[in-house]
Amino acid sequence: MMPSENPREHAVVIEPRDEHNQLLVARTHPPAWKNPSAKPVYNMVAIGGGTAGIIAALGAAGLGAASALVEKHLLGGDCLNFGCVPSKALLASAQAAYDARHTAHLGVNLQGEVQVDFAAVMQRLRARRAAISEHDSAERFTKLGVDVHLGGAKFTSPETIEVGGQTLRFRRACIATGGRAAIPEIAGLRDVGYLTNETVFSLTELPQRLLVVGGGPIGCELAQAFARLGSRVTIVQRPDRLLPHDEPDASAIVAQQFANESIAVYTACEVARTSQQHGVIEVELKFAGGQAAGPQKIVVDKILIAAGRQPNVADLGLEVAGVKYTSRGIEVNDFLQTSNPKIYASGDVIGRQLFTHAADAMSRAVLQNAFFFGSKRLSQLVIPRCTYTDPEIASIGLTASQLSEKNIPFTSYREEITRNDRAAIEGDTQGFALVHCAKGTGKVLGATIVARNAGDMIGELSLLVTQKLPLGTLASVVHCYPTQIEMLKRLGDQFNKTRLTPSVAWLLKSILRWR
Ligand SMILES: Cc1cc2nc3c(=O)[nH]c(=O)nc-3n(C[C@H](O)[C@H](O)[C@H](O)COP(=O)(O)OP(=O)(O)OC[C@H]3O[C@@H](n4cnc5c(N)ncnc54)[C@H](O)[C@@H]3O)c2cc1C
Ligand SMILES: NC(=O)c1ccc[n+]([C@@H]2O[C@H](COP(=O)([O-])OP(=O)(O)OC[C@H]3O[C@@H](n4cnc5c(N)ncnc54)[C@H](O)[C@@H]3O)[C@@H](O)[C@H]2O)c1
Repeated sequence: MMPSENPREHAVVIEPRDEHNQLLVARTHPPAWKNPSAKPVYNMVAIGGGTAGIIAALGAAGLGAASALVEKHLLGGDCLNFGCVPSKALLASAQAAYDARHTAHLGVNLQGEVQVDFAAVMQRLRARRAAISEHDSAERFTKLGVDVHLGGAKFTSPETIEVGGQTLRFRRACIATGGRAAIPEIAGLRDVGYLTNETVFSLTELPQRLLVVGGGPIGCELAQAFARLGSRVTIVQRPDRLLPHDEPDASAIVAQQFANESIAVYTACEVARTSQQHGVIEVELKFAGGQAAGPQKIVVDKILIAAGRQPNVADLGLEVAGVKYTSRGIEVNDFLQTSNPKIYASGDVIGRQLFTHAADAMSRAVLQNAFFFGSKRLSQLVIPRCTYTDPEIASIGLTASQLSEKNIPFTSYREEITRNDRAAIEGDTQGFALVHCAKGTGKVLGATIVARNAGDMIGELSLLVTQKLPLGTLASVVHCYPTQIEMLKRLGDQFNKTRLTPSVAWLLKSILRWR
């Protein structure tokens, strides 16, 4: 079949249509793009141009294989366009606004109120995103040997895909179509309208009152950012605490910080219905057990839905390809193979660890398993996590309650941030580092760090877990003074002290008597 003759049939528009968004689209979905003629057969076709698909396609091309990448919207996927990159750009401005308001404890007094120019904040976000988009451009991938096909992909058989009027035959394929915001059933929601991660970064005016539905990572990061930029923010969270997958002490610190920043948080709560009243949105709240632990009604200007994700599995022809899936995502075995052994799946679409670095790691495993008789197992990937609230919560492995549920015996080691010199110098008072080790050993089963730069610090524990090194190893690593990461060295010391059994102590004493 011929390549798509009408290059503009899949033109994409991102609002506002300024120079930055035009550059973004020009790189990640060029309006005049003409798909290449399909090769007779591809060694790898990656469906979805987010992190998972990019790594699969680029990795295959790097090995000299015939490789294609299919994307229906913007190359770069959620991370570049509607996720990590714009959210962290927003967080950077929000942090600056917060820091500027909190200088007095450092003896620095700024005159007057801190002014946030929201339009400028969003323009900066768009400019940063457009600058980074160079890495994810159709042009770059083509230069690196990948055939970039823009358009929606659909399986037409267990070994063919149709895109832009062409058939791509493959020996191996990787489904990497990601996910999107799950929209809860709330009466009146569609009528009053709502934002998701796909539209919130297109705002040009600050919502004066913002309701965030969902208190997971997306809800917490964006709620704090908007509050710091000047919105009055309310979070409605169905579970009884924010960030329920994290250690309770970690989410309690974030909840306390949110309270300090006047963010209203209603837990064990849902939105019953919404309606438009005189140009504003009236929101009726429903508390678990019918007990009103907050107001029955609130009034807001915008609603942001951050209530979880759902995988993009519709309209892919998965049945024709023999690929099984559920509402949670595409089913894969431990080698990331679907029920069609020629087809792998990676990233958010499998519904496991919804992180960019996880998508990257999964696709590297796919490459190894698809081309090198590999045996890289999904269950063996060590994936750290970080929620970029202030303070950040970073973690790895299992929490205390997850270990208890699995009946795994463990010992915990904990270091408070208040004992850390750097934190004391800078005035950081909320945080800790907590490590759970298999009982009687230094094997790290899980860890959580709450600190300003916890996301950077967790890397050291990731290294321990990946290399199967005991916690005590950290005691022998010299860390710079004063740094917050010294908390981890102290945890190593704590662990080593537990090895000082009475008989070892007696032996030491005896040696010292003669030295
Ligand atoms: C607001 C927000 C903030 C986030 N922040 C972070 C963070 O700080 N750190 C982090 O690690 N993770 C973060 N994430 C998660 C991260 O964005 C995702 O885990 C990551 O993007 C997953 O990559 P992926 O390739 O699996 O999917 P995606 O990035 O979603 O890419 C899938 C692509 O497939 C395309 N597609 C879908 N169907 C088809 C089809 N039929 N044909 C062709 N193409 C198709 C889509 O258009 C999309 O471009 C954040 C997410 C959100 C929403
Ligand atoms: N820093 C990061 O790495 C980062 C940042 C953002 C997102 N992400 C990824 O994206 C994923 C999705 O994030 P998320 O925050 O949307 O999802 P989530 O599932 O982690 O959190 C959503 C929360 O909303 C609650 N909820 C669901 N329906 C509700 C309703 N009707 N009313 C009130 N509360 C409701 C859920 O119980 C849950 O606690 C995360 O799990 C994470 O993997 C990562």
